[in-house]
Amino acid sequence: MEIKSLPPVPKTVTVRRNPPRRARPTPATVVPLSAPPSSKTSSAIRSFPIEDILSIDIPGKQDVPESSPPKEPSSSEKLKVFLRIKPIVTQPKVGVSVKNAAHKNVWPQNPSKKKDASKTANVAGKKTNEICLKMNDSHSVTLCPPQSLADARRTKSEVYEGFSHVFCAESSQSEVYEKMVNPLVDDFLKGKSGMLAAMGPSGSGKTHTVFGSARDPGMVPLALRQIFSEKETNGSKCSRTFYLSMFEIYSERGKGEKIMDLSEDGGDLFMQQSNIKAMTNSNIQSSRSQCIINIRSEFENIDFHSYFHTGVQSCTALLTIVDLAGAEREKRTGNQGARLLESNFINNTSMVFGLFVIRAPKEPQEAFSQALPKFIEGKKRMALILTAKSGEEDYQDTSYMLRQASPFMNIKFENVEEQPANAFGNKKRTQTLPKIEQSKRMRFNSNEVCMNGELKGDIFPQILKEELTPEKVKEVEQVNGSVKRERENHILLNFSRALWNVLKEYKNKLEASENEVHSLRHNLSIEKERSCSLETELNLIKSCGKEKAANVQVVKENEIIQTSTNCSLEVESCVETVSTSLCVESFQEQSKKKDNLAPCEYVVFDKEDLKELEDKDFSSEIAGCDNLESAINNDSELFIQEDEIPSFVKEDQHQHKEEEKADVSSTNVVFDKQEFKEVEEKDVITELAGCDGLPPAGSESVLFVVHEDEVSSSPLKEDQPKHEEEVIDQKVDESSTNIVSDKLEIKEVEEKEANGELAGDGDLEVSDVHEDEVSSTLEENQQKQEEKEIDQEFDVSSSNIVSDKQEIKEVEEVEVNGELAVDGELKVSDVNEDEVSSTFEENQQKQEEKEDIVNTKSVCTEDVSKLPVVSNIQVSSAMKPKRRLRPASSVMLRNINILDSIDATEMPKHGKRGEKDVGEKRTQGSITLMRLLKQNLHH
Ligand SMILES: Nc1ncnc2c1ncn2[C@@H]1O[C@H](COP(=O)(O)OP(=O)(O)OP(=O)(O)O)[C@@H](O)[C@H]1O
Repeated sequence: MEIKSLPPVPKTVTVRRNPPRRARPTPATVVPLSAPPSSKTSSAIRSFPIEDILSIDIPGKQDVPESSPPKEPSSSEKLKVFLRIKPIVTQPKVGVSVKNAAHKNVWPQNPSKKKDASKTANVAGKKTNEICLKMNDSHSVTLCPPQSLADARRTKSEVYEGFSHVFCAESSQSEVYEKMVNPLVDDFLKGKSGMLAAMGPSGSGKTHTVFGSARDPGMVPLALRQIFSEKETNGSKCSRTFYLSMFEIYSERGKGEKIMDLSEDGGDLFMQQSNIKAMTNSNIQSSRSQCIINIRSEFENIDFHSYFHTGVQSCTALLTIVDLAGAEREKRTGNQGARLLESNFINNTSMVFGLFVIRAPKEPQEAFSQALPKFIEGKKRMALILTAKSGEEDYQDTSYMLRQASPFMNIKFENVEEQPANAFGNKKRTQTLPKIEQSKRMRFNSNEVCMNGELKGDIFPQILKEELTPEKVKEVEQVNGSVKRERENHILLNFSRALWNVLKEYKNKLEASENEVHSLRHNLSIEKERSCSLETELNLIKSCGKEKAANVQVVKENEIIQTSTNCSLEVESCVETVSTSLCVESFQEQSKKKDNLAPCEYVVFDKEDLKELEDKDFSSEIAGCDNLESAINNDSELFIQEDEIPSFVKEDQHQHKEEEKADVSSTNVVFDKQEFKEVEEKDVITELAGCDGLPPAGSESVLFVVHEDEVSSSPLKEDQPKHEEEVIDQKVDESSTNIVSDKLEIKEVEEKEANGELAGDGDLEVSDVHEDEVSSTLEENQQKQEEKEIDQEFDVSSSNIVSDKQEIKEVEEVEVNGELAVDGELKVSDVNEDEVSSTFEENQQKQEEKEDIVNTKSVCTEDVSKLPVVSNIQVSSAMKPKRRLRPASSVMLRNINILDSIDATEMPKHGKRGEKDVGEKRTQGSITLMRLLKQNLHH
């Protein structure tokens, strides 16, 4: 096997060709650093992604023709990341190194200098106090911050692991080659492409690793040596051709990257004598460019016609070695002006390289994408060598580099191109490649061709250039046309795909809107149904409300009706209820406004009622009343139409009314002036402080009203039972008095006596009561009658009393009750028979007292006779305080007569309130009085 025209290695000159000067933004300004736009449906529909259309990579599956053979099973392979730690060296002084550096070339470096540097490495290492990067094992390192930094920023040590291999500072070039590059070269010789890229801070040893020196050759010389030695030892007769190309991409005064073809025979290339090497504070020999070396192998018997038809160099293997410009920190390098721009370029390019590894190439990185198409597409094996400095002062650079590169260790190549071990006798790779990959390759190649031959000397095989005939050129043009069409198809396909995605987003949004409309309609129909049912219910309630309203009207008209005491109370109670619960007037006004609608009740709920409603969870049933909640909160009255009231509320109202009735008849206590005085004496003014009805001291008011709950804790309550008894007795007294005082009745009595109706009482002397003696006036009659009674009582001898002990007791009790009614504390049992005096003085005194009492009674009777009569007064402790209060005008007063002639023990017990009880009591009282009168008359 012969080696074809291997170009001589340039020694001290750099060959540079004028690249087309077209304005191009720097990578930093065009590379989107953010995450690629997601195709997921978002809430907001994004704008049309025209940029994405032009850059979206089309999945290969859809582009594979149906007739294509099945795709070869792909194998995934991790990106191999190696780490090489540079020996610690003492940095030479800048002034001296600038002078020396002016005479240094880019590549190869001065072996003697390298050697010196190597020699001094270990020595220098001893001088350094601290080492920031320590090797744990062959796959991990620990980055330790310098003590000063650890103290200041509390920076902790970091462990980086997962490296394919970590080369220590003492590792040799051959050791690195064996572990890292040898496998790639082996694959390359078997027809598999591969790439090695060196990354690291400036001065960390990238160039040393990639190129090395003559005495300590790096990866490229060692790879070439192996390749050519392989060729020599290979017994195969197959002819191979190897092509070596070298690109250097650098930034010229910050205008953008340029591509240099370093080949010797590059037609219109001109020689540039200047050294593109630069010098920074970090590295006196810093190579300020990205350098790419391609080694391509081809087999001699390849059918070049098929090559043109496919447009793919799949029959070749490509080994690429990249020496990236060193990333560096501007602060450390001290770069300014053009150097700073250059530094930015380098850093950005290194970063872009990292992005290339992760993502598909973008248009702005055309230089890289053209130079490293397969690797960028993730189709080729790739290894990354990180070079690091381990000195204390290199901590920041090393840390930055490790952090930037550590994610690369997780990268997997899903579709690693499997090149047949032997191209001969196997199916050509080009036939099995996906069409899209072919098109990309075609694009890449066509670009090369379209550059007016500028790059053809490098890209196309030498044999192709020699055999390039007009037919071939025509064929190439056809290929170009097809490539162009392919590209257009590609763009159209992406466009339609993006359009499809946008339409899909709109469709999703439309569906969501339709669902929302549907649910709204559904809710609307439900509400309509509910409204109909409520309307029906409302009509029903209205019809019922008319009847109730009529009843209310009757109640209002009956305010003046007082046919009987009980009836009066009932009416009063009703009026009271109406005044608090029914607003008849407002209703009438409103009903007039509402076109003379049928009258209905307006029910006022106080807060208690509203709370009850709330407790019973009836808010839904009176949902029509929007003011309910606000009324509750504001503690205000709420007017609800009667037809809005649920039935249970009506029941409550009915019960409420009943309570009101009972309340009216039982809770009001009337005190006369005398009792008020007693109250004053008992010094309970303070206890009655809350009673608004209490007249001020010295007031002429005779009567006032104290509510039962206002006297509940006062001494008045103790008097309450007595009052009740007195009231009842008063009723009896009244009836009995009427019997006596009424002239007509007296006559009737006399007549009855005369007719012998009282024959049973043989002792009764009718002549004792003559018609003449009956006063024409009620007062006189009554007074006379009473005086007569008293006289009769005093005329009774003690023997008579003794003869009938029971009657004596009755009389005594009557006496005591009459005399000591005011005191009220004296009990009947306290009065002995002996105490009933039989002497005249005592009787006289009693007589005087009786007269006083009778006079007082008459006065009281006069005062209260004009007032309405209360039939019953009873205290009920179960009444609600709020509803017991009644206006004084609605309370009927009654004279409380001092009972002086009726035995209290004869009185009926207090039964329930009502007409029946009153009637019974009255009857009983009358009977008792009659019996006593008979007895007195008899005596
Ligand atoms: N492993 C090593 N053993 C001995 N010397 C080394 C080693 N690595 C680097 N050096 C020396 O360190 C100096 C800087 O190395 P080199 O130029 O390769 O760094 P670099 O990473 O390429 O810098 P830049 O990115 O700025 O070009 C050189 O003189 C080189 O000989």
